[in-house]
Amino acid sequence: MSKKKKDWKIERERLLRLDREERRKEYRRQEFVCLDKILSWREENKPNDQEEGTELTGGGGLSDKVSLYKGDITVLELDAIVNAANSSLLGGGGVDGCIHKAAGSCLYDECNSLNGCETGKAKITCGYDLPARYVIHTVGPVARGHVGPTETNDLTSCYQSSLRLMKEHGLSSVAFPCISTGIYGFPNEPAADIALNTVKNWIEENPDKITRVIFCVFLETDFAIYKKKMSVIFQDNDTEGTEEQEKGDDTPPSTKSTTQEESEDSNRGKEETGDEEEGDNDPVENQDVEMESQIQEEDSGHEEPNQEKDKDGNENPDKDEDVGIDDNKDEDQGIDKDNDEEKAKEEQPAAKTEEDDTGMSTVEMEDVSGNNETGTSNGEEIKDHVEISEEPDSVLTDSIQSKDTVEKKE
Ligand SMILES: NC(=O)c1ccc[n+]([C@H]2O[C@H](COP(=O)([O-])OP(=O)(O)OC[C@H]3O[C@@H](n4cnc5c(N)ncnc54)[C@H](O)[C@@H]3O)[C@@H](O)[C@H]2O)c1
Repeated sequence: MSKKKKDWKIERERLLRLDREERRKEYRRQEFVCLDKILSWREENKPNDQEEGTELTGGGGLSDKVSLYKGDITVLELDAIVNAANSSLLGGGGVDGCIHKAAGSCLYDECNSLNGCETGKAKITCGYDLPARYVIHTVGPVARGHVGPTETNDLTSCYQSSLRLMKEHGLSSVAFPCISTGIYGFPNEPAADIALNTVKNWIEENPDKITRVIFCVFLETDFAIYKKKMSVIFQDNDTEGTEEQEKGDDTPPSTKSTTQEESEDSNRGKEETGDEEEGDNDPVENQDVEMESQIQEEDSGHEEPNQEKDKDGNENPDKDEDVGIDDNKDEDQGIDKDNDEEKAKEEQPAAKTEEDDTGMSTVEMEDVSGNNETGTSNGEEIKDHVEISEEPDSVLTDSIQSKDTVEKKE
């Protein structure tokens, strides 16, 4: 029997009033990763001889305020996660599809009330069934392998607009996916340079406004790129990157959990949404780079994220059936979602969308570092050492940090 569809306004107001423990009962998926389980960059790179478990008195420097996390952004329990959306804001594939799928149908309904979003700008909504309290939707440039001043400015603006919304809403922990590097075809390296330098500049100007910015990569290629660049850009004097890191050593860092205090949720009860940020387009640097953009497999056609599946036992059975995102609804929105994607698809075979065993559709991007036989989109076996209940587990995460960072609600 179908359950009554919830009114997003009422649901948003209710959810944003809950404290963390109460919210945890509402997460659609049973697994989540809380902030204190995600090591800061400094913690990842502290000298090996430092004793295990010693209190890490992070100097409050840059490298205490950023993290590199490899896995599914929808499991991160943060103040906000950023969605690489399209201008309709009505969902689609890739990380956008995953976020809408995990958040539930109220996210679509609230997005539908926002009248789209321009490239380089950002809008904020409630996170609904996600562990993240909010979702910041930003629209990256459709680069199609070419990076000129416009693409650079627009991508820079995505990060700036998102961070400005964080500040305006008093949020202090956020995760960014690799915006525009999937179907929109922004080359991975220049995109990483823009992401890292824009975030660094912003933290330097707003040191007391942020606890953690997490770069959430999904592909092996991006993990290697970010790790190499972060060891240079976020190098603290007292924790010089080791030689291997400078050479781009890709062995995952230690898996110690942090002793960092879990970030206080300073936003209880806040409920503004729908703010649109003006990008202030001061580019990190204008590059005119023609680079091989990320290789993408033939698009098997955009598939709507699938309905929640009770059988996998992985979803909260009390949650409403997810009303799949109906692309047709966009037509009467008259918003150029299709144009965005058409443009992107003309030049770049869009990613193949595959459904994994959670029924979540993840965008399968050709990972240049090797074939992906495992069905996970980052090409690695799911090695889940998490203590979990007897339900079938389908954790998608493959953190570069501890495998046991994924918690399971009892
Ligand atoms: N790929 C498709 O088939 C498809 C189709 C329609 C729309 N879209 C989406 O793509 C457009 C935006 O392009 P884009 O390149 O900015 O985004 P994208 O195509 O989602 O790729 C951005 C990055 O996110 C990564 N990613 C994918 N899933 C996750 C996840 N669960 N957690 C963390 N990272 C993840 C992905 O590997 C890539 O590095 C939007 O229209 C959006 O709706 C994708």
